[in-house]
Amino acid sequence: MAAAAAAGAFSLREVLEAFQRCVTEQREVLLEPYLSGWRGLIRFLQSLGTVFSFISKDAVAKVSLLEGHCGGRQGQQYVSLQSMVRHELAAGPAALRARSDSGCRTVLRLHRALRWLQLFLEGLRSGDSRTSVVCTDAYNASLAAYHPWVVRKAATVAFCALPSRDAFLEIMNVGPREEAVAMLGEAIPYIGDVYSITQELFAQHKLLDLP
Ligand SMILES: CCCCCCCC/C=C\CCCCCCCC(=O)N[C@@H](COP(=O)(O)O)[C@H](O)/C=C/CCCCCCCCCCCCC
Repeated sequence: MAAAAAAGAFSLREVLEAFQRCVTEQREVLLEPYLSGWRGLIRFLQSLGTVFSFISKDAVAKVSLLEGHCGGRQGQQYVSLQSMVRHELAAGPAALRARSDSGCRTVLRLHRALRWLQLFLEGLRSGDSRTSVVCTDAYNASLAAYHPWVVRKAATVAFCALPSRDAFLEIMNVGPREEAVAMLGEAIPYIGDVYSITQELFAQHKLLDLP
């Protein structure tokens, strides 16, 4: 697993472990493992070829912005999603809504994409061999509602270039196909947990529609 990371290869186990580390006993979501999970996913996306680079560039920009907050002067306020929300809301909801570089609006974009991931992995696990269909269905049920027509069009064209389910299970670097499917079953609840906690937090503070 560490060898896979050192070689820059994707390992679903690492992504799973990162999302597993995210949730504390107090049900807070830690930003450092959250971003580490995303970095692993982006590495995977980048390995799929240039047709996906407009997506990976956007994801990289969002992760970098959040890394900047975590490593910045106010870094201690960006330890968890809960502390980030408290900190950014302290200036008032209107000030937060006016910002285009806030951690909250950026996490919200990744949070919506996490729902796509959850649905996509569920589809992959269920055995449908047509990954582009699984991906399109997951996208239409999650992110698509927030994207303009041109992005939706480009995304659905790119999905046609996705590798087969078998190739996917292999690139996951988990071992035999059955183990890869079992690991999907293990990963989905952790990702779902991070998603639910974030959804509740953002709903509670009326942040689910940050522009
Ligand atoms: C074993 C299977 C593992 C699966 C691994 C999947 C790896 C996926 C990695 C990253 C997912 C991409 C995350 C994209 C975040 C998009 C955030 C977003 O919505 N951004 C839009 C809005 O941002 P603002 O303008 O408001 O700042 C932005 O307009 C988006 C632009 C790019 C297009 C986004 C399309 C998203 C499609 C998501 C599916 C990715 C398909 C990957 C296929 C494996």
